[in-house]
Amino acid sequence: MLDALTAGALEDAEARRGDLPYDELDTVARASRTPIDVVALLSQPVDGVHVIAEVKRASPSKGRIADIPEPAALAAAYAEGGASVISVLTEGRRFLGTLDDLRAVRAAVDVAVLRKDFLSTRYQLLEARAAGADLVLLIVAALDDATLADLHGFAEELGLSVLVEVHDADEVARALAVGARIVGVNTRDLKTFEMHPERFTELRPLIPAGVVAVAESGVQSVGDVQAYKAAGAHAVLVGETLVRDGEPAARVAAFRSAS
Ligand SMILES: O=P(O)(O)OC[C@@H](O)[C@@H](O)c1c[nH]c2ccccc12
Repeated sequence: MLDALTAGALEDAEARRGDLPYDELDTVARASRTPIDVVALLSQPVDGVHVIAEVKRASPSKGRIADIPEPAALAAAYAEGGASVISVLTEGRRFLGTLDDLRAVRAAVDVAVLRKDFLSTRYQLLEARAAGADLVLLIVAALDDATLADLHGFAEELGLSVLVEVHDADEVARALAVGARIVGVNTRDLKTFEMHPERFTELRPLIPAGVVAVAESGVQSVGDVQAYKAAGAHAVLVGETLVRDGEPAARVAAFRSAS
């Protein structure tokens, strides 16, 4: 499934490339607004924990979760609740997101924005910067070491921060080997969709001081956030719980102040 998602995202980007060639996009991207330094942002101490709040309509494991006709309105609610970063899923086939969602969110809020997608080329990183992202996702399990190193370096050259996603100890080592400064432990295995809530606590000791640690997926309650904070998370990434049940601003605020 991970390979299929990555291949699909690449195919869609190749289609867009027909309209906007690499060199033109490169010029547009580098001339667009300077991204926020998300490493510095998430390194700042807070009373509770930094919240990365996700705009998520659907997923391969759950199908459709929420309609979200106006991502900008949801993003504004997340910002009002105190989210440090807004994650926007731009994958179209299974998550039903678009780059236009990211552009709309960027225009609506001043907080940092993450392009959440299955990225595997420099072109897609340029798209992220041009659309107004500050942070991009690179999934270690989806990339070979050479590609991971190339994309990580290129993103940083563009001024983008990088959330490097891992799910086991070997992937933590691969992330650190390319100089990852933000490591996200996805407690959902993207190959099987099984949840492993204990995975963050197990892997946290492998993430050195000075590197930002993010706990991703499956967060449902303030208690879950407190547990991740106690285990050493600088930030938690929350999707479904925020989009499904209404009151997104209040929920973000409650998670944000969990301690
Ligand atoms: O909806 P949840 O269980 O709160 O999960 C959010 C986020 O962690 C999840 O959407 C995610 C984590 N890593 C990803 C990689 C690609 C797509 C999606 C994801």
